[in-house]
Amino acid sequence: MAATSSAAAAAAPPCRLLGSGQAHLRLPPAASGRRRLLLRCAASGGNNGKGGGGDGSGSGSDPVLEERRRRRQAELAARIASGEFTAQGPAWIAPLAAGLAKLGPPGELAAALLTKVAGGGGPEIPQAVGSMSAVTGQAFFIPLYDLFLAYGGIFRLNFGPKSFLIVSDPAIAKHILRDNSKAYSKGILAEILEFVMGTGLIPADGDIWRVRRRAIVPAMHQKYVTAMISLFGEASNRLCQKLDKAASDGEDVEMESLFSRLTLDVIGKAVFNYDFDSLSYDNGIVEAVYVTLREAEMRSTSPIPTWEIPIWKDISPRQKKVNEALALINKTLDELIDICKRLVEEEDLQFHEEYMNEQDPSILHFLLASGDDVSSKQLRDDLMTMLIAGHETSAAVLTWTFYLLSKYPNVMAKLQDEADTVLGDRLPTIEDVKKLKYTTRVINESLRLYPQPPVLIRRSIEEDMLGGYPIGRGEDIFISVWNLHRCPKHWDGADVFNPERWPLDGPNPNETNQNFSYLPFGGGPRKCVGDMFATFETVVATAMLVRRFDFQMAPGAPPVEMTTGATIHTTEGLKMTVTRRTKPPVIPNLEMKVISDSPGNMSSTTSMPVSAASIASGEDQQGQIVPEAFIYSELDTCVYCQGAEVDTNAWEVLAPPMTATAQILLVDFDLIHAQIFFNTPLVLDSDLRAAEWDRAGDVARGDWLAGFSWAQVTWQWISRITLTFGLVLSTDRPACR
Ligand code: HEM
Repeated sequence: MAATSSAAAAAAPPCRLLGSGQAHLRLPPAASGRRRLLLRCAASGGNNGKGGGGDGSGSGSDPVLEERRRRRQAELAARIASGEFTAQGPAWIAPLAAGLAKLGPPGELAAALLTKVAGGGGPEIPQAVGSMSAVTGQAFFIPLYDLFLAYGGIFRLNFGPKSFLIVSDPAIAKHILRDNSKAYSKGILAEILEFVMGTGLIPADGDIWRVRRRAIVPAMHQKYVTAMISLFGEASNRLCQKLDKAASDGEDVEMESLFSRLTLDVIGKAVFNYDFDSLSYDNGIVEAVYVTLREAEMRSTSPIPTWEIPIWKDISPRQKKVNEALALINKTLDELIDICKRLVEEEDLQFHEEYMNEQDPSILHFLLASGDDVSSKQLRDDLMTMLIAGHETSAAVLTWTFYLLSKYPNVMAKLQDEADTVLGDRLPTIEDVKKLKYTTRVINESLRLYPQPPVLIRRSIEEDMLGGYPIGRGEDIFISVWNLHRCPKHWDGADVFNPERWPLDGPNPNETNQNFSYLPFGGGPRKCVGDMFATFETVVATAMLVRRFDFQMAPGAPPVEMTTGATIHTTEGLKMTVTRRTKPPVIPNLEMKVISDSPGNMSSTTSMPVSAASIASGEDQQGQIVPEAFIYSELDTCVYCQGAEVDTNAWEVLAPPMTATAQILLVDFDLIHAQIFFNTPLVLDSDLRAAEWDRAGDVARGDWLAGFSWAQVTWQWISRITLTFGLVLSTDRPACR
């Protein structure tokens, strides 16, 4: 073990102490060439003796890995059974104390002290002691599970000079997190994160935390979260476009890094109205964020805290890079704060409970408008905290959800069914999200199997009783959410991914209604402030992706194993094959409701153009009948090649519904050439123009499109529409020639 002094040991983050042995360099999933240091988890499962990803699927896992994992598990179980980990305190203390007691009053005092130190005077917390080698070579929370099964809901883990209390009991977790939360601080976590989050909400304790929490929580009011739904939808749509290209090109995709980019784009806009646009390209600031994030992860897993060594920290190229990255982020945040301050000064809005600037609904804007009077440094710390808290967590949830879906095609099928029914082809609204009940259960269940983070860290700042055992001040505590969520006594089929365990019409599972056996967002006063945000974000992204694509593990993809960072990462990414879904044939339907501004005279009066946004929001269009569905038709013969094979199920129409603007997303076919035709009868008023196709570089009626494409049709002044959109496709250009 690397920690050499007690001070270093006290400051040492958990994994430095628990899992340093086989740290190795690896490339992150992002293709940027960044490197990060992570602990390897050679056992891919969650101690369940079943599936490769610890989800009970038992499918698709590598038999060699499985065997290795089983062997490691059996080895650990044998070592636990042999008593290797069991502290023998009272057994050897007793004869010694008896001998001392015979020496008269001073000896009696020494004996009493010895007995007390060894815990012989009262109930003693079960202890596990052992060598590092027993738990290295895997993500550190994995071996804690077997130790939990052997030693129970609270036990002490001793490594050399350092000891930790491992809590896996819901009642004790509730006591620490909720009932007596004042007796605990963030301890080691605050020390690890100080360099990046300063006194932001996650590491802060005491008064700073109280004041900042009171300022930040109101910013995430319902109207804000509702407004975020369209942000989630748009960002997910950008990801869909990227996947669509990959599907066209027949390229496999590394989903973990794409999810990381998706959630970075979302959180940048949501917290300080900054568009990282990391799904499109890597710029300096995106790179700086990743350098900083990886440093935080590295510090939590590094065997040697080099960043604390006086001269080394100044000359180390890595530290230099981190400092430069932090400087760039700070500069950017300062600029954003300044811009936002000016906007707030100029705006004419009254601040109230559900205050939100429509142009900039960000949390930063809310804080400044609320008159939050803090230093720029504190504001930066808070923004940075939320950036990190809301980025990696949501990305990890999506990564493991899609991993699970690839293992459970039946769940995927149900999910796709729901997305088709609820969303159709529209961007989700808040009402849709509420109806996406099964999708929500999938996220709930994914968070049960892969909680992010898998352990919560605390330090006792007062004496307390935990599970009937007295504990002193300064105890470092890990609440293993992983163990709580997989406790075999509490959960039927604890390791099985089973979204059906949560009834659709039941309450959303949380720590309160599950009595702290399930706490995906923590509990008590330090519960996540972004729980609703994150749930909606992951639900929207999941529904939008599965609606368009099927996801399978890519052939030859590396096995999906776990490593510990701030959240659970995969060791080598989540490489998937993405294919566009094909839909059942659409029966052409040429009936079309009429849009008119005069309900009594639908056929002849002229309607005003109707904004897509207002339609999407369900606004009443002054008596106009809002059409409910697109009308479309398709041909199954390629007029171009007269009979080549054509994929008739190969396209999809996207919301908003047919009013002023319709968007047609051409997907689901390996398009080599396709013709869009715009089929009359289209009855327009007087001599007004027919629909105009437009896209990046107009698409006109009869145009040939290549590859994936958006087409948008806009029409105006229409009193009656009967439209047929047709696509003539060919999947095989050579055959057509
Ligand atoms: C699925 C995604 C997310 C998960 C699983 C998650 C999980 C958690 C958990 C378990 C905690 C409690 C930590 C502890 O008690 O030590 C927490 C705290 C926190 N989370 Fe989240 N979170 C997620 C998304 C977000 C988002 C999107 C934001 C911000 C927009 C956010 C902001 C925070 C903050 C500021 C705290 C600290 C609260 C405090 O200490 O008062 N989280 N999160």
